[in-house]
Amino acid sequence: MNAIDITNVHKHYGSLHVLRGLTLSIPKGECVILLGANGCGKSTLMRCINGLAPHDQGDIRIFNESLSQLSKPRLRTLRQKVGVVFQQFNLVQNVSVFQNVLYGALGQQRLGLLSTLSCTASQTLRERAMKSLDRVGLAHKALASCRELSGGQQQRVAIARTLMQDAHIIIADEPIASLDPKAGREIMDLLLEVVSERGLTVLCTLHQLELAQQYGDRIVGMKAGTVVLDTPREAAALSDMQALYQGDTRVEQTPSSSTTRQPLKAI
Ligand SMILES: Nc1ncnc2c1ncn2[C@@H]1O[C@H](COP(=O)(O)OP(=O)(O)OP(=O)(O)O)[C@@H](O)[C@H]1O
Repeated sequence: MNAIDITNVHKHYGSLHVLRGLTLSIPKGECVILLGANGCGKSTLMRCINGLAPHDQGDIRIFNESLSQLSKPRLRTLRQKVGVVFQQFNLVQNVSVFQNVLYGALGQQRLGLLSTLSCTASQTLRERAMKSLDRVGLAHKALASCRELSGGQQQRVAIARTLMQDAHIIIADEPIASLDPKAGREIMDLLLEVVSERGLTVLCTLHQLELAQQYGDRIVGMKAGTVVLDTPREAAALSDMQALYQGDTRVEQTPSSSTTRQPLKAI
């Protein structure tokens, strides 16, 4: 079964046509590295997949459920299956590491904010949070405040939070962009380890071509809002990947085709 099916998806921000008939399927358990120059629409695609930004046209299916046809409660449940790891970690800085991991359970079985505050969280939740932290090698930092951690450690907390969330898909938007090369590789190693232990599906953007070849099962390249490269890792040619960063790469540089947006009908 495919974890993600994206068919002919369009997304506009006002007059800016960002996703332009994008089609991509990702089988369950596959790790796809998404490449493309700044501004080509990668983050927008990720936001559409996890329901943060609704797409305008086309279809996005998560485990064969179409996002645009779901009721709000069902959409919430489905979004719980999609864990997100950001470049800037997106942790709550003034609470503990442990608390941040507990937040991963928000939304599970209608758990509200109160039941995920450490003072009221159930023993089971607390144990799961500690296990998740242990898995990323940070059990000893459970009571530290996030702002005391290095970038690499903060990204480990973000990964522990997705484990707590029991996500089936991980969307990682430049997860190592703010880390040094060694810490970046450590995070990619950890991410890929937990993903293969649990059979998770990954869509991860990177800007380092050699890491894309090392970590992806498959490499997908975007240019100006569409997929222009889709290849298994073994067949990925460096020149094809480099070409993604040449010419008109950003959506602003490329006028959208008149066939992609239906004009409003005159009444
Ligand atoms: N919320 C928004 N409102 C308006 N325009 C947006 C919004 N988010 C992104 N854009 C625009 O959409 C285009 C694509 O942005 P997006 O962030 O998806 O690209 P990207 O490929 O992820 O770039 P980067 O590698 O720099 O993160 C850009 O021109 C950007 O300015």
